[in-house]
Amino acid sequence: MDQRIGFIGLGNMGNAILQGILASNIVSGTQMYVYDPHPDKGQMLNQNYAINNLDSAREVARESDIVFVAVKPNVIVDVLSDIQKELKKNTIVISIAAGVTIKTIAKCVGYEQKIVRVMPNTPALVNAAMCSITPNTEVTNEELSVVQQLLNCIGETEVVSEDLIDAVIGASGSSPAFVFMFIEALADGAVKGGLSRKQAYKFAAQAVLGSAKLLLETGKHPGELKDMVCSPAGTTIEGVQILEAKGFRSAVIDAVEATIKKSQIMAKD
Ligand SMILES: NC(=O)C1=CN([C@@H]2O[C@H](COP(=O)(O)OP(=O)(O)OC[C@H]3O[C@@H](n4cnc5c(N)ncnc54)[C@H](O)[C@@H]3O)[C@@H](O)[C@H]2O)C=CC1
Ligand SMILES: O=C(O)[C@@H]1CCC=N1
Repeated sequence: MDQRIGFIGLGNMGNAILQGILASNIVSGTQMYVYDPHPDKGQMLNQNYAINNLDSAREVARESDIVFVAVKPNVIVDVLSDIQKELKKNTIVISIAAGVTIKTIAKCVGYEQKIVRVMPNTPALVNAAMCSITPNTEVTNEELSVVQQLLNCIGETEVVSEDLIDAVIGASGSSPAFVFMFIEALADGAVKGGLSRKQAYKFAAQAVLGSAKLLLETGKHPGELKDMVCSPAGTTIEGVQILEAKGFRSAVIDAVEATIKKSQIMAKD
């Protein structure tokens, strides 16, 4: 790939996406242009990969063919307005901000600019992200597949329409937090039963990883896979009954729904 790739913001997500792309070798460090006001972030990457660590977001925008804007939702409007004059006609602007619509982005960078909204998640840090991709009408199919190729470096991708991004945030953007709470709770229970804390995290996390892999690789219904674990008069069905009695599934659905609602509210601001 010969495009020059920019990153504005090198926090959790910007850093994870950039490192995943670099590790895949589809672009070299010299094709990367980055800026973060926190000086250590770019410098560290520069030492390891010889990327171009620039002094401002504007400079990154000027140099890039594709620019990831990976800053918090409350600063993205200012950043986009600041870089607008530096963008070329064909520069693709990628935003990963939750609750910031293509319309809001276009208001800052211009309605004819190529814009892609992406919703990743933190498993990007270990190349196991799930990213949704939503292009505006200015982006060609060829450009979309370039963006998809870049994001496939950090995990899986699906193209979705913009009205579904709030649901994606519930299902995969925010849900790692819920999954970590579940793992922590599984481990707490196991510690109560005598396992060491360290072993409890390993057993619990591997059970979650393996269950997700089993679902994805067999394509079986989660209910069928649950039934495979529940022996008649066995141990598992006892726990299943407690989770049902305590409203486990309903609590998870409510949590996802609350996440979706918040994302919708943010998009209206
Ligand atoms: N953390 C998560 O699980 C996910 C986050 N997102 C989205 O990703 C975006 C970034 O989130 P995180 O990486 O978690 O945040 P973060 O706080 O780790 O990173 C933000 C980075 O932006 C930098 N920054 C601040 N002002 C800047 C400016 N004017 N120009 C350039 N850089 C600037 C900060 O120094 C920081 O390194 C947010 O919009 C969030 O909605 C999306 C999906 C998942
Ligand atoms: O909580 C947040 O705002 C971000 C968006 C998706 C995950 N974390």
